[in-house]
Amino acid sequence: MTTPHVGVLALQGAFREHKHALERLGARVTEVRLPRDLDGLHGLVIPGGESTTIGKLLVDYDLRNPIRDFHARGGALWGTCAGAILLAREVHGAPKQFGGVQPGLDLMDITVRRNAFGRQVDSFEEHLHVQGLTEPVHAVFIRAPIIERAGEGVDVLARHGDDIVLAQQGRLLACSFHPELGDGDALHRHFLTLAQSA
Ligand SMILES: NC(=O)CC[C@H](N)C(=O)O
Repeated sequence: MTTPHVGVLALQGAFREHKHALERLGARVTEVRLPRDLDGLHGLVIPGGESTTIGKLLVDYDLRNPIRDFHARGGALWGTCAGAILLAREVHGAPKQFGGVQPGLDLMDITVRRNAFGRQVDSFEEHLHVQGLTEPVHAVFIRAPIIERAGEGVDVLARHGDDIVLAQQGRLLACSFHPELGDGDALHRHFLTLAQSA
C-alpha cells in the first residue's frame, strides 16, 4: 500500500500534535492553509481549538468550498473537538455575535452542542471503548462538545455515559475529544485507513 498523504488544517488550534501523531505512523503530512494545499491529499484533519475562530478563518481564507469539494471527490475528513463542530450540519450554543449560526462546513448529519460539559468539568480524560477497535482510546476532553443527534447514515462509535462522543458517516469522522493529546494512536490509524480507502 502506498504511503498516505494527509493534511492538517493549520489555521488555529492543536494541529502540530496531530501532525506529529500522523508522521509517527509513517504518513506524509501537509499543513493546509490555502485551497491549493489540498491538492493530492487523501484526507484532512480539522483540529481542536476554537471553532468560531477556525470557522471565521475558513471564510477569510476561502477554504470552505474547496474542503467540501475535496470531500465530494473522495477525501476523508476528521474533525476533533472544535473540528467536529465545524463538520456538523447543526450547532447548538453558537455565540450571539453570529446570530446563533456560526460558519462551518455543514457536511455531517449530526447536531453538536458546544461546551456541553459545563464549567465544573471543563476538562477530563477517559479511556473509551470504541466500536470496531480492540484497544481503548485515551480521550482528552477540553471544553468539549457532545454530539446530541446522529442522523440515519451516521454510525455511533463511542459514548461517554449516554452522550455520543465519536461518530462516523462514510468518510467523515467526528469526535468530541482530543485524541492527539492522549496516549496511543488507534484513532489516527483508523483515520489513515479511511484516507487510504478514499
Ligand atoms: N478543545 C476544543 O476544541 C474546544 C472547542 C471549543 N469549546 C469550541 O466550541 O470551539
